[in-house]
This record gives sequence, C-alpha cells and structure tokens, in this order.
Amino acid sequence: MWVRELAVSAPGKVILHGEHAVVLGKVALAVALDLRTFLRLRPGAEGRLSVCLPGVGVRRSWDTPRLRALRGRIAADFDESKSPSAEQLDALREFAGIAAGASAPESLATLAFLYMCLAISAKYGDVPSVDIVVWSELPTGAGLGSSAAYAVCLAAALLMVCGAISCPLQEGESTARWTEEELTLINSWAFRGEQVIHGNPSGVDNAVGTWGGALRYQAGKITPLKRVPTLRILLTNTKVPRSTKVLVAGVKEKILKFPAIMNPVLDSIDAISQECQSVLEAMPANPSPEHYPVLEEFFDINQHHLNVLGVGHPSLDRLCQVTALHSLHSKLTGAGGGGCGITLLPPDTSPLAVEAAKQDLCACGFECWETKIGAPGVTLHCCSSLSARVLHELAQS
Ligand SMILES: Nc1ncnc2c1ncn2[C@@H]1O[C@H](COP(=O)(O)OP(=O)(O)OP(=O)(O)O)[C@@H](O)[C@H]1O
Ligand SMILES: C[C@@](O)(CCO)CC(=O)[O-]
Ligand SMILES: [Mg+2]
Repeated sequence: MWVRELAVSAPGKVILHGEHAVVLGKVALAVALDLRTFLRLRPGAEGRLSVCLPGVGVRRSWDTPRLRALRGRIAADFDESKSPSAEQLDALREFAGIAAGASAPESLATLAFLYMCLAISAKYGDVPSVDIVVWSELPTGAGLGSSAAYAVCLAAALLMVCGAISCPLQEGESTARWTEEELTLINSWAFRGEQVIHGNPSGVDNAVGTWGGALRYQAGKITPLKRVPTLRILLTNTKVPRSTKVLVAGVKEKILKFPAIMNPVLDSIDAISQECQSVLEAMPANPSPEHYPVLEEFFDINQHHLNVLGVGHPSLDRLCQVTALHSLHSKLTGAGGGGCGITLLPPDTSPLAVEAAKQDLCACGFECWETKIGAPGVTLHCCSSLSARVLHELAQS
C-alpha cells in the first residue's frame, strides 16, 4: 500500500529543428523548458483510484476491484515494448464512457491515464489505491509538449507506486532523480502514454520530458548535446488550438500523396538539424552577436519547409512577420497549425526592441514570454518544497 505524499514534475519542451520530420526518422534538436507539469500523489481511500486533471476539467474515481476485473479482460499483452492495441483502447473507452473517435483533451487525458494505470499495474503490481492530481504551467495543446510532460509524470508516479522503480527521495531531501536505468523505463512507458494521445509520436517529447537538458533525437536514439550555449528565446502562444495527432496524420497523408516532392523537404529539415547541432556545439557558452545570423537563417528556412509540409497557420505567419519588423527571426515549434512559435533573441537585441516586439505580438491577441532552456528532466519532490503557487494549484483540485 502506498503511504507517502509526494510530487513528480516533468518539463515541457521546445523543438529547435526537426518537428514532423522526426516522426519519419529524421534528426530533431529539442530542449527542455522551464515550464513544468506537476503530479501530486497521495494515499487514497482503500479500494479507490482517483484522478483530478484541472487543466482539462477531469475529476474521476473508480473502484479498484472493477479496474482489476477490466484489466483481467484486456491484460494479455500489456508491456512497455508493445503499443496499445485498438481492442484495449476500445475496452477502456467503453469502460470510461468515452465515445469512439473522441479527441477532446479530457477524453484523451482520461484514456491515457487508464491505459497507463492498468498496463503498468498489470506488469508490476496491483491497481493502486491512490489519489492523483496533475496540474501544469504549460498551455495544453500548444506545441510545448504538454502531452509528453503529462505522460512522463504519470509513468514515473505509477512505476514508483507499483515498485518497478525506487522512491529515491530520502527523509529531509527536497528533490531527487532516478537512475539512468529507471529513467529509461519511465521514458518507455511515457511513450506508450503519448501513443494513446498522439497516435504516432516519434518519442522526442517524452525523451526531453524524462532527461531534460538539450538533446538530439533520431529514431529512438537519444544523444545529449555536448555543449549548448545560453540562448535567449521568446516564446509566443498564438492561442490557436490544434491537435498534434491530426497534424501528424496530415503530414503523413501529404508524403504518401507526393513522395517525390515531400521527401526532399524532410531531407532538408534533417540537414538543418544536423548543421544547427554543429553550429551550437561549436559556439562559446556565451555567444556573441556574430554567431546568430546562421541560426536565424536556419529558422527562416525551416519555417518555410514546415509551411510546405502543411503545418503552418496564418497566425504563425503573422507572428513571423511581426517579429521580422523588429529584425527578429521566428519559426513554429512542435506540431504547428497554431500553438506556439519561438523567436531568437541575439545578445545585442536591445531591451526596448524586445519590449516593442512583445507589445506588437500581444496586440495580435498572442501571449508571449521570455524563457530559459535546458531545464532538468523528471524529478521527484517532497511536497513541502514546491512553490506556494504550485501547492495552491494542486490543493485546489
Ligand atoms: N495538464 C494536463 N492534464 C491532463 N492532460 C493533459 C495535460 N496537458 C496535456 N494533456 C493531454 O495532452 C493533450 C494535448 O496534447 P498535444 O500533443 O495535442 O499537444 P502538446 O503536447 O501540448 O503539443 P506538442 O505535441 O505539439 O508539443 C490534451 O488533449 C490532453 O489530453
Ligand atoms: C510534431 C512532432 O514532431 C513534435 C510534437 O512536439 C510529433 C512527434 O515528434 O511526435
Ligand atoms: Mg504532444
């Protein structure tokens, strides 16, 4: 029986280059953001599993004997090496009263929760009687990896409750991290959660959520970048809603329709990621302005490529035009179709210019904020060490 009250957090991410192409085996460069998702785990009433997800308006609770019976009916092949099957997901939808094909955030979040609970408990232990709340600083469905941060937090908490990974937090410590081997297991299960939400994820987002920092990702191979300079980045949320699942499926369709036209675009995106990696690794820790023009050109070229793949949006064109008026370069990040864009802020950009760009972006109805990149990956926290804001949000639920 689980007896401690703890919290788990995982960061969102920004993809510098390689979104969409990475789903088809090309290289992506991604960095962890200093915006995180937090999960509070505490013992629940005996025989009840409860979940509260204020970001998507979900509050559900189930009897564990019913979940155990459901698990028995569909557990034959729950494993971190296997994708969720259509039959398993159909059974979970029917159990939770979710219509077939429902893609609303609350439906996908509930389905991923149930899948991960049943799959992880089937492999490592019993359905736990716990109370879980997940709250995020990340906007949902805006290209910053909110689905992966959610799946990483769930994987870590559920694996810990079921005894598949340790509880590394010693008495008196405020935070702790897991071993490489444990992180690998968390990442594998988070990928399965992402599959429930995304359909066909590459795995880059859950890798950044698990390991944090800055990494190169290609076909499941995760390589931390040797050296990442301090990059100043402005993040802008166009607030145009979109679904990663739908956008990824649209790109696949386009490639199947025009392979000879689209494959060279994917190859060019791959080359941008690789060149950008070389440039970043050759830059000094605190780069000077002359290092930036090449990074800016990569942003411009990739933004055009992403438009060719069909994942642009008039709001993102606007974002790029507005920042260009201030001599700043931007591209979409994540799945596109709305959501967020990133703008490079070279060190010689005056505070006045940044402020003016922000004002113009806000006048378009966008929200923007400067951010730090390279945050730590999935982390275990003693609840009392969380900030007052996070504690407040988790306690409201
Ligand atoms: N805080 C949260 N609580 C519960 N579910 C969440 C939360 N954040 C995200 N999700 C789930 O993730 C889905 C959004 O995932 P989606 O992949 O479309 O966007 P994203 O991950 O924010 O962007 P991208 O994949 O482009 O980085 C939501 O529909 C919801 O099911
Ligand atoms: C669009 C995509 O490349 C990035 C979403 O953050 C999808 C994926 O890699 O799973
Ligand atoms: Mg996502």
